[in-house]
Amino acid sequence: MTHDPQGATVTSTFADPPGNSPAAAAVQAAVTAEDVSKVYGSGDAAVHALRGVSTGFARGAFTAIMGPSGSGKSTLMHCLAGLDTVTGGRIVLGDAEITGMGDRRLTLLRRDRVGFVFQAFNLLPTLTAEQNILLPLQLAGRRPDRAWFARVVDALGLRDRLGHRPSELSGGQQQRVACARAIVARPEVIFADEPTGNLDSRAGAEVLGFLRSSVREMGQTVVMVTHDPVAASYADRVVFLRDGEIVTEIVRPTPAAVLDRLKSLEA
Ligand SMILES: Nc1ncnc2c1ncn2[C@@H]1O[C@H](COP(=O)(O)OP(=O)(O)OP(=O)(O)O)[C@@H](O)[C@H]1O
Repeated sequence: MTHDPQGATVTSTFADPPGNSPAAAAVQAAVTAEDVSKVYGSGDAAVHALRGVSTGFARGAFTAIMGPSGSGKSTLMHCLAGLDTVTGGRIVLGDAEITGMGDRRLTLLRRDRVGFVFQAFNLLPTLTAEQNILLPLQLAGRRPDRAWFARVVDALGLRDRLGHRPSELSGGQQQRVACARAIVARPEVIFADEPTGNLDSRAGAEVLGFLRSSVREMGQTVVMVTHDPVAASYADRVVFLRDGEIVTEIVRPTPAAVLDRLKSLEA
């Protein structure tokens, strides 16, 4: 892949790019945040984790969320994925406004339309790799598409590991199982929270390469929180948070451009 060494900077939000109507942008976005705020606690103890975040995450694109520690990355991802509630504003996932949904509908939406990859893998220890991968479909009472399952397993190099339990797999293999589990139901969005945080650079590169190819070759949408400029450089676009606001973004990021931008935010 070739990179512009500086990356390309865009200052407008993706939800409303120049020349596109908001309606057209909304159609292209897999998930959209509109003026989202999140306050933890109240009174003197109130923490404003998000302050009016508006952005869209394009369908079929790989977007990374970066920013200094405490800038609101995890909070934003949790709100986008319906894992946490917002204090103000709206989140729209596909055609559904998730803000204001009750717990039961949110649980179903997460099960049916969202895939997750966490830093800690979160596999069930008593199940084999194959059983872990198929668990979300099983819980949803859906029949696996065997051709799709085979394609995902082969893309992740897991064919000869399907009968192994997590304790019999390396960290990289476990995270690849978690990636397969996230994509097997063809969710509208995969949310990845520091997916390479527990991996060495080679295993991390395999996971990131898969996430990128899931976007390029399988049409997936991926939103990833990361601290790592190299991980972020696999994305099509990086949005940067500071103090709960999106302050800048880079399209076609390089590790050097991401690092420079992070340094300027932390200065
Ligand atoms: N459950 C909570 N209760 C109170 N404050 C919280 C809670 N969760 C997060 N915060 C605060 O909200 C702010 C944003 O936190 P968040 O975890 O989203 O940041 P982050 O950018 O993901 O940080 P890091 O890179 O360190 O993981 C921080 O000031 C944090 O202390």
